[in-house]
Amino acid sequence: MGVNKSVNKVVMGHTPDTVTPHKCMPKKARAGGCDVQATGINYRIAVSTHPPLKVWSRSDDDAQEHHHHLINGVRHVLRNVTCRVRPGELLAIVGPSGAGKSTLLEILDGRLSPSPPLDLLLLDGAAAASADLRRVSGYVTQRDVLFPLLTVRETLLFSARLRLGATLLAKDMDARVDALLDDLTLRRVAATRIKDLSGGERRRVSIGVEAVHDHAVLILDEPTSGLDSASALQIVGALRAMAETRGQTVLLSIHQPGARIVKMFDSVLLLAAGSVLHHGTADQLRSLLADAGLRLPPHVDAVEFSIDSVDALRAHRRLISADGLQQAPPPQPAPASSRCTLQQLFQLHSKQVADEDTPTMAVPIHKKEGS
Ligand SMILES: Nc1ncnc2c1ncn2[C@@H]1O[C@H](COP(=O)(O)OP(=O)(O)OP(=O)(O)O)[C@@H](O)[C@H]1O
Repeated sequence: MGVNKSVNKVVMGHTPDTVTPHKCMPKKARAGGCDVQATGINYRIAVSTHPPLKVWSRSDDDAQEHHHHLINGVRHVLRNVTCRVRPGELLAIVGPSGAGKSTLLEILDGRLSPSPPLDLLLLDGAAAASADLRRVSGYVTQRDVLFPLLTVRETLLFSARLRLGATLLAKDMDARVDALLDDLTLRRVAATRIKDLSGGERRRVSIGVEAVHDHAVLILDEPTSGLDSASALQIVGALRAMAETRGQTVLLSIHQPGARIVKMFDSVLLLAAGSVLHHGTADQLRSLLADAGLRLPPHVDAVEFSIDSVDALRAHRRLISADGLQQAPPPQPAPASSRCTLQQLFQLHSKQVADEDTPTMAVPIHKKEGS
């Protein structure tokens, strides 16, 4: 088995006519966010079409059906995905389970090394390496990996010291942690140990662990999963505030966001079976539903309804494609990556949780060094 993941082009900033080499800026020197634009992101997995053991094999009918979803034993997890998010904006990646949301975020963060190597990367309008994108982004995984006996403030200070210790004065570090405690509404529990926090508070600390580094881009894989709607609202509200006050670019994946949460998104990317069905505002999504002849039931949010209606939207898109409106560029190579996130460092030290990023298939997916 093997994996073939390719990103045709990742653009941060406007796309210039001529591509100039990007002078990689250190993360700490960056202010605000990045205009992130990625086009032609593909992710393919080579899979065995023959189950290894007869006892677990499908019936003949099932096996035939299975073959129809594979082209020459290759599974397309992402197909020519294009997305864009500007500084100070919050982009929500939504879609049914298995649509490819986490895979897309991992590719954007460089946690999964594209193979063949990256063809073109632009950062703020200039050509950049994949590492440049990773250098300006922070990634918050679905699982909280924190030291249970540290307090909230100690956790944020530890995270700040670990990466910024040599470059930031102690009082500046304190000020940064204080600001973050306010942004994430954690001031009340600043002296509470991690083990005594609620699930929502723990999630916000996990976000703080990455956010304390003032990344230009913050990528979060389902930051609200497993939380009640009030906690989910509080988390997206905190991210919204951070995007507005700090100008950071925020990308997150989310399951069934409620109407109040959807209002905080600047744009929504609807994925289904690895393809983009919509990329724009929630209002534009409403128009798309209407164009597809889908009537939004009263009191149902357009995003939630569209996630449940992906089959109808796909059929609608096929009709449009048949009119020759879409022609995606061919996939291009991408380079190997090497970086370990702070959360992974926590993971190594605390030995609490198994590495959730381990591929589920016996395939040679290249990860950041140390992941
Ligand atoms: N290494 C891999 N080996 C086999 N299948 C994979 C691998 N990585 C991803 N997939 C498959 O690709 C599809 C997309 O996975 P992904 O985790 O990105 O979906 P998702 O939209 O985030 O799902 P969920 O909402 O359930 O978390 C899934 O069907 C998954 O099983």
